[in-house]
Amino acid sequence: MIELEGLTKRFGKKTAVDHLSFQVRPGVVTGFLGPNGAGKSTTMRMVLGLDHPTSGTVRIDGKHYRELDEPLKYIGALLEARGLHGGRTAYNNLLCLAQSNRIPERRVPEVLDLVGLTAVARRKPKGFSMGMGQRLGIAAALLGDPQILMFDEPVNGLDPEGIHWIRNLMKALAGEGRTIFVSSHLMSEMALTADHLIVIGQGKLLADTSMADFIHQNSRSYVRLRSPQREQLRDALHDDGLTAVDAANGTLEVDGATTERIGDLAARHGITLHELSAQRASLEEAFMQMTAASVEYHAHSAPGPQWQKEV
Ligand SMILES: Nc1ncnc2c1ncn2[C@@H]1O[C@H](COP(=O)(O)OP(=O)(O)OP(=O)(O)O)[C@@H](O)[C@H]1O
Repeated sequence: MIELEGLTKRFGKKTAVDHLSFQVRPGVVTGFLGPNGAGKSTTMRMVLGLDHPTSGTVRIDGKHYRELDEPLKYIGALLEARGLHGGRTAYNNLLCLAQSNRIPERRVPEVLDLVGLTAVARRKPKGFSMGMGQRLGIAAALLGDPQILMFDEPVNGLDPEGIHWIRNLMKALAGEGRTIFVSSHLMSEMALTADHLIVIGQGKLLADTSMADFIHQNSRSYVRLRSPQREQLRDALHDDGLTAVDAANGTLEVDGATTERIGDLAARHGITLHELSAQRASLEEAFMQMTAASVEYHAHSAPGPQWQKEV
């Protein structure tokens, strides 16, 4: 388990992490979500003792990172800036790490196999593709067979096959009872991977919730309607106790009714429908609303979230 208590990090006047308190529990994938610059990487670096907190504490199974004996056996991490040696072979990179943590050499071919890099074990990572580099970083994280794994934006720059592979790996590791903590700035990615969600914005905790609850609370279901007899339709819906709200391109949106009920209602009134469709608001929209006030850099004319439906 990872436990944060009032964790704070200031860089000069900038508060990157602001009194964060939460726990990351074993047996599930916990997603760590926040817009760019929210403080995810800084938090993860503090978990690993790479950045020193201004105040507050972070503990790994009750201990500070520096108190862990052979830390790779407790916690493995893939951070954005990988600390691998480009001039050493993939095998030797892992071997050096293993030796400095008293991990037996047989573990090196095991993890290379696990991440699918056996064929390139004797090649140097400076010639690796981004996906191969990520796999090697994950192999390093898995070397000590740790119970806790932390991945900072692991799907960044990966192709669909690589993304699929990482998602399944994280789920399998959580299924073995390990603690998996993974950051992303994409809600859609988290919706497919995480069981639990921690959302931050400008270093502050915005949500600590199960993924199921987040989806339940934030994915609004509604029916979209388009009709040449728009006002007649609005009146008929109103008489039936339903409220139609004006939406983009002359459509109406109705909450709390099925497409069957509305289709039947329109037929009874002889109203022509050009569109009758069940819709679900995207989780990405919910996330954007939640973090809107804390986004560091806004585009001047961001397109509306209309094109991001169906997450
Ligand atoms: N070493 C540093 N010195 C000064 N400011 C820093 C330093 N590291 C991070 N920051 C600032 O702290 C804030 C949080 O950065 P951090 O990298 O932790 O965010 P993040 O959520 O990981 O973002 P991203 O998704 O873009 O990686 C940002 O405003 C960043 O500019």
